[in-house]
Amino acid sequence: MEKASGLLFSGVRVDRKRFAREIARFQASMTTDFQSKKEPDDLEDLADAALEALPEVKANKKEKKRKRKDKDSSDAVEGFSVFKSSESLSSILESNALEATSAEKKKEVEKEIEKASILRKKYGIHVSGHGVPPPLESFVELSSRYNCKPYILHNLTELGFREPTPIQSQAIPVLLSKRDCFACAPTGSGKTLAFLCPMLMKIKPGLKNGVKAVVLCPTRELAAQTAGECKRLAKGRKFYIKLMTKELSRCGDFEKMLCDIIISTPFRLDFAIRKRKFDLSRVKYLVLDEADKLFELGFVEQIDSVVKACSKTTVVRTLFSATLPETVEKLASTVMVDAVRIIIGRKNSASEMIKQKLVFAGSEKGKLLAIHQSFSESLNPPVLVFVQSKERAKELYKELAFDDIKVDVIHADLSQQQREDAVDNFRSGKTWVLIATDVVSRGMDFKGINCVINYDFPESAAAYIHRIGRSGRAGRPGEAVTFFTEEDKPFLRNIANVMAASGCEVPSWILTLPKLRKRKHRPQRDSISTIPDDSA
Ligand SMILES: Nc1ncnc2c1ncn2[C@@H]1O[C@H](COP(=O)(O)OP(=O)(O)OP(=O)(O)O)[C@@H](O)[C@H]1O
Repeated sequence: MEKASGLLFSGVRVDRKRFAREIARFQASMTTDFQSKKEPDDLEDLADAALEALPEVKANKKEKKRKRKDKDSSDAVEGFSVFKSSESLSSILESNALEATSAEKKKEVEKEIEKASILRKKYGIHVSGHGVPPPLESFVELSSRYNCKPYILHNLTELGFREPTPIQSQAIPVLLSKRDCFACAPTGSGKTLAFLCPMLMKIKPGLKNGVKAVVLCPTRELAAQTAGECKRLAKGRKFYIKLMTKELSRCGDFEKMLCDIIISTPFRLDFAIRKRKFDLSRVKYLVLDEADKLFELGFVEQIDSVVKACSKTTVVRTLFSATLPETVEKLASTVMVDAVRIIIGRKNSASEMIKQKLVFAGSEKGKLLAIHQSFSESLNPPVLVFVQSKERAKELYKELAFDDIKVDVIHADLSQQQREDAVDNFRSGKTWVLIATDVVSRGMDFKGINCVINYDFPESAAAYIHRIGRSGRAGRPGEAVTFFTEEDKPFLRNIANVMAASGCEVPSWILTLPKLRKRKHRPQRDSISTIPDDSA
């Protein structure tokens, strides 16, 4: 992470090449005035001091100040330490009360704050950061409070969304007030709409003057799904919503392309920025969906490039995920300006709609027997089966393809078309059982998955939360079964903690297992096969 924090979000971004002359001038003429303020340690310090003096940097600082000034009434949850500027409910109340010119006005403010508090309590919404706008009670308030265009309300009704979910209720007003935001809410709780809705409300469609919003997703499947959802919500308006495909990133004529919103994986967008000069300097909204995944090593440089390219000083940056580790929050908070933090329910927890079960299968052979037996006894499709690698996905597919069930497989070795077909067939019910690697473990919204089977034990608690979160979505019940072997036993405690926190029964011996330092668990496993092993 240290490497990442050095690279990412190093605050104000200035093209050092472009300003090389200015930097050199400052380096050469280190004035006494300069020295008296601070003795620079090295050339890097000198260069930074020089950069501070540049107009671009000053403008950015001014903008940050402006954002901070933009205060409102709110209540704040005690105990979160990330935001130094957090104010307590009583202090906000106090300052509002002071400003109130009459006793009536004071009463009104108090009433509003109390109402927001009651709503937050009801929905399990925890916020920190100052001046957090009150949550929405209903989608109708989008019109009464924010002048939302009727087409969005119409589309929400068409999509069958009658009331906002808790994350939508709080995140939509926060983003509409142009505040940076960290949001952590359970899987399947409607985070996608929570960032798409304010984006569409704030962007004017089809103005032909460049990209206005960027959504980054860790996989192309999720990017495609999000683009689809965005188009459904924007129906009736001439928004140019583009999915960054391989072809577009390599051959797109970005100067001529009409695009209001671009949805992409970091790799494709970074490629388009670096190789094809894709201009993101007018972007107003930058969303990092599944943010903790995006901050994992491998993506960091690409994210950095996108963040730099979205260079407008007023850009609103938001992070969404069902799991947001502190390391990610800390890293991101170095660039977020006066951000609001929203947590729904308990942070980093599984959806309470999922019945979770651990099954001891002894060995790899035991797992294969257990899945055969489970399917022959009761198969309640659609079922999603997770394994730890593409090799193992292929092996399990070979074993199950001969049974009398409609089974398919998805992993990174397949072509884009094959991956799309696998998703479509599973969605349409042509496939009953989909064997998958973690390529579809995050964000994918397969309607009505009855059961998730972790054939291979997940590599971390976060991976577990996302995998099982493919079921139990949008208030529907789901089931998750996790096989474990002797080899997985030392890692059981992490998963068991998640299970216990969401109200599932866990054998007490698991909870007393020693805590492990090593976070990721990807053991070398015996291959999946019913053919007897010669060496045995
Ligand atoms: N207000 C609403 N009322 C009813 N259903 C909704 C509402 N908002 C979203 N949904 C539906 O809930 C499901 C889950 O939404 P979404 O995919 O946005 O969840 P998520 O929180 O992003 O999950 P994940 O963490 O897995 O990415 C989708 O099928 C979506 O259409």
